[in-house]
Amino acid sequence: MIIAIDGPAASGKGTLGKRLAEHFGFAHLDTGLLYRAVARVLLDRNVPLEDREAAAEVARTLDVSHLDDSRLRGAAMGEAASMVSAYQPVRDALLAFQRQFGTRAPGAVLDGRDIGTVVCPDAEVKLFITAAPEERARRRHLELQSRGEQAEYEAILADIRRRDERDMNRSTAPLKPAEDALTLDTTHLDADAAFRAALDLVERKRSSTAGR
Ligand SMILES: Nc1ncnc2c1ncn2[C@@H]1O[C@H](COP(=O)(O)OP(=O)(O)OP(=O)(O)O)[C@@H](O)[C@H]1O
Ligand SMILES: Nc1ccn([C@@H]2O[C@H](COP(=O)(O)O)[C@@H](O)[C@H]2O)c(=O)n1
Repeated sequence: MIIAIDGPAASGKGTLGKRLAEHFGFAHLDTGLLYRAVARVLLDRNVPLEDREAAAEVARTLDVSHLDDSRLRGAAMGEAASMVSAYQPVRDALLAFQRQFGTRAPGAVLDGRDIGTVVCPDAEVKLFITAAPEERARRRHLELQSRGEQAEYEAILADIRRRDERDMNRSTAPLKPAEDALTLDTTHLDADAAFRAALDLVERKRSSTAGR
């Protein structure tokens, strides 16, 4: 059983993915971390993010055992990840790992931008999580403040808009809901309410397809 979660930056995909995975006892993969890790290696080696060949080689040889590295967090790495994720060979190189993850028993939750459309097109449940950019920026601002990081609301909002724009308009695996995705707008839902709404969608979808 696979639950695919897609949506724009800071929409709450990861939070929901983690909670749904805990609820069902499934494995969870935040696939954005893979692209962040590729960007991190390039920056560590002082290789320009525009170097597509180098990015692809890093993706092909990526060590996925350090995705919990706190240096992968933050707006700058999100922006860098968004740049390298637009390269088709980078995406190709990361595909097998994600698909393999999706075979984990008893199930897996993957969140990202192209899970329902490209990585796991046959996922039993596909959610597309959205929220207004201003609300997403507000949440991210709070998150950064709680971690004691300097952050300007307007800069965060601009980053979110820029990243959404790039992710939605790239030629390879653009961010968009799969045709059979269930969309959940969490603009006016707190984290608990969003979880209950998402769980309800998952349960309904599972019962409507049970026995097929
Ligand atoms: N419904 C909600 N109401 C309020 N805050 C929320 C809600 N959902 C998530 N958050 C908070 O918003 C921030 C962004 O959430 P999260 O990291 O889950 O988003 P994301 O879509 O996975 O982000 P990214 O695209 O950067 O990976 C976090 O601080 C999280 O705790
Ligand atoms: N399946 C995915 C996941 C992520 N990306 C790109 O990585 C950037 C960072 O992702 P976060 O979820 O950690 O914010 C994101 O802006 C995308 O460009 C992707 O392309 N596909």
